Amino acid sequence: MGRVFSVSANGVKEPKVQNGRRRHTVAEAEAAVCGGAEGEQAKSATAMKLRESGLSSRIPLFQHLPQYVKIVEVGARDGLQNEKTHVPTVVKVELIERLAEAGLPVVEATSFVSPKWIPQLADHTEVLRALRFGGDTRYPVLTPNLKGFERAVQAGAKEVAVFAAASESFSKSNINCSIVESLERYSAVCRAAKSAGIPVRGYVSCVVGCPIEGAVAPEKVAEVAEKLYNMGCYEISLGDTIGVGTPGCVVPMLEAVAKRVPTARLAVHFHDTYGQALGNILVALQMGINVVDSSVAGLGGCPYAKGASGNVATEDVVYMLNGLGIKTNVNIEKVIEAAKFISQHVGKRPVSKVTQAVRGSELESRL
Ligand SMILES: CC(C)(COP(=O)([O-])OP(=O)([O-])OC[C@H]1O[C@@H](n2cnc3c(N)ncnc32)[C@H](O)[C@@H]1OP(=O)([O-])[O-])[C@@H](O)C(=O)NCCC(=O)NCCSC(=O)C[C@@](C)(O)CC(=O)[O-]
Repeated sequence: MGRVFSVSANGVKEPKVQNGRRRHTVAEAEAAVCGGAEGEQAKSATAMKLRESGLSSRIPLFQHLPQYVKIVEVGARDGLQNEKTHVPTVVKVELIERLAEAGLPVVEATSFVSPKWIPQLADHTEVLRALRFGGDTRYPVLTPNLKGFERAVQAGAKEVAVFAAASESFSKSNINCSIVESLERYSAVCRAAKSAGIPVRGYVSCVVGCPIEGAVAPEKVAEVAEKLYNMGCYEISLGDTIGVGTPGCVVPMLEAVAKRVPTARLAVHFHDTYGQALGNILVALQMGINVVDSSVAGLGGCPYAKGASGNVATEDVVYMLNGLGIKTNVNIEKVIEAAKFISQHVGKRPVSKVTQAVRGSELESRL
């Protein structure tokens, strides 16, 4: 598509109206807010604009933002695990490869859980075996117990994740055991992983709210996070599993956890049920966290959390981070292509605002 922006009187680029319709690409949308530059140029122009404007010294928000954010892509696992439409193994593998090509440093590939509980991921071994390891992208997999860990290692896993909850009822419905029992299982996984030289990531679900119990106390989240950290998890991802959090409850929760686990070891994992995920990510970044989980096309939900909608969309997160001049090394155009690819296969429109905006303008341009 050709350049379709015009410059308005105040110097801001605006989409040109063609045949009565507005057309734009993401690069052009980004360029529109940073004086014409596109791509990498646009990102450094944004960072420079922030410095020159003095915003970073005047507004506390901009004082503490990281220069780089690691995005952990969870679409192929958290995104697909809840999809009713069966997704063939080749499609999963192509999705994961597209996401790796987009520059995502971590693409969670699948789960070695019971196929009776999560039928969509029953092909975990085939998916993992089809992946080409050795590039810049890591492909961790979820393991709920030693059995899952051993199967994952046999299939070639080089990194695993364990998943506990801060809510007793959710733990029961998700993995059929109490929090204490789950931590015993994960401790065994961590010991086995240590002797195999395999890094383990730890999740805590329901960090602000539980679909069964309601509000969750920050202290409980901190307690579970600390236990996972002490048993050897290198990073603790804090999950708002049902997407009910706002900065009003996310900040106290993060403060409580940060007293027990170093901030540099924390990640955030927001579902976007109430449209609060980007706001929550922004406050987390401001508090020193620089690892964010997200899911291409905003796929996702949790089969054991009724009403949980998709994870925050990767392309929406990258768009915001680009706008803040924060590096991710992720190619947003390629993420959008991956979003369109997987959305076609699950028969849904991508819920991400960015992909909808781009898709909308493409459709309009064909009319
Ligand atoms: C944990 C279990 C396995 C317990 O399941 P269970 O039924 O209590 O297990 P069990 O030990 O009684 O065994 C029952 C059967 O499962 C088998 N089994 C036992 N373990 C495995 C295994 N690893 N892989 C394959 N099979 C397994 C085992 O061999 C046995 O087979 P059978 O004798 O009946 O033929 C089950 O509850 C399960 O798989 N749960 C996973 C549920 C799940 O994946 N939920 C979604 C995760 S998303 C999440 O938690 C949130 C997160 C991380 O995304 C963050 C956020 O969004 O906030």
